[in-house]
Amino acid sequence: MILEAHDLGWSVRRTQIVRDVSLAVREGETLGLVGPNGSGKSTLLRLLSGILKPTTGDVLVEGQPLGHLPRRLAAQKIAYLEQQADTGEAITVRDAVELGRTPWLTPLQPWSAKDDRIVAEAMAGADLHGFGTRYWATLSGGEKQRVHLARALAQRPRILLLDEPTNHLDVRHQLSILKLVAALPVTSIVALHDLNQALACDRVGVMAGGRLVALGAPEQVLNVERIAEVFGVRASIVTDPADGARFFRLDHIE
Ligand SMILES: Nc1ncnc2c1ncn2[C@@H]1O[C@H](COP(=O)(O)OP(=O)(O)OP(=O)(O)O)[C@@H](O)[C@H]1O
Repeated sequence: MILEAHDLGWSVRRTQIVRDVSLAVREGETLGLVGPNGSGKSTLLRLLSGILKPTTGDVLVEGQPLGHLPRRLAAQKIAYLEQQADTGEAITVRDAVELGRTPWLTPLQPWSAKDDRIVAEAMAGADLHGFGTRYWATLSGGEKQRVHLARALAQRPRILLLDEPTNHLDVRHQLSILKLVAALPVTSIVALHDLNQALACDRVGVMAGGRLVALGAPEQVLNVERIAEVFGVRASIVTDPADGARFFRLDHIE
């Protein structure tokens, strides 16, 4: 297993925010994380990234405790795309994406043509042609989000942790970025609000009240009863007669 959490918990000022989360993620897998607002998805991703130190339990990366890995090595393995990352610095898009290479650079291994190529590929992956010299502060919300994704891709991690990577994106970019992430040869954990997007993941974890209340194949985990219980909405599965694709129709419970 490339990433494991054992009995993970985090509390702040005696309030338990995440409790008893255990999971194991296989190499190359895309795991969707869903749950209502405040259910602990972002906190769990921050624990898995090493930004937050668990109050209880452990995170293991390739069998090694994350807390024992030097920061640089951890940053070579894990990239984390935050939900509301911003910067006041007057940097260009290209500068921002180049930051993704930082964990790989040393005095003996300075910036090279390989880094240029990786940055160009990352920008192309996030559809940022022509944005290189634009200043970060002038970008729209969705453009900023694509720059964050490009920075994470330029990091060439083994594990990508993405917190609502599509929330500012137009429909075309939502589809293309999820397709890109699914096709990458990396392990991804993606917090999502769109249950139809979660259906396309290899497995889905459901958070509620700080706990991981279900983990498994999307159609088993996202059943009508659980959606009613966790989200308080009525779901029905609709099948597209054209190709048999299944998706959710969601409505209020009367
Ligand atoms: N540093 C903190 N201090 C106090 N409460 C916190 C802190 N961090 C998170 N919380 C609380 O913990 C709960 C879980 O937050 P978290 O951001 O992990 O939820 P989420 O599932 O990602 O929510 P959303 O879908 O709204 O993004 C929320 O009630 C939040 O207010």
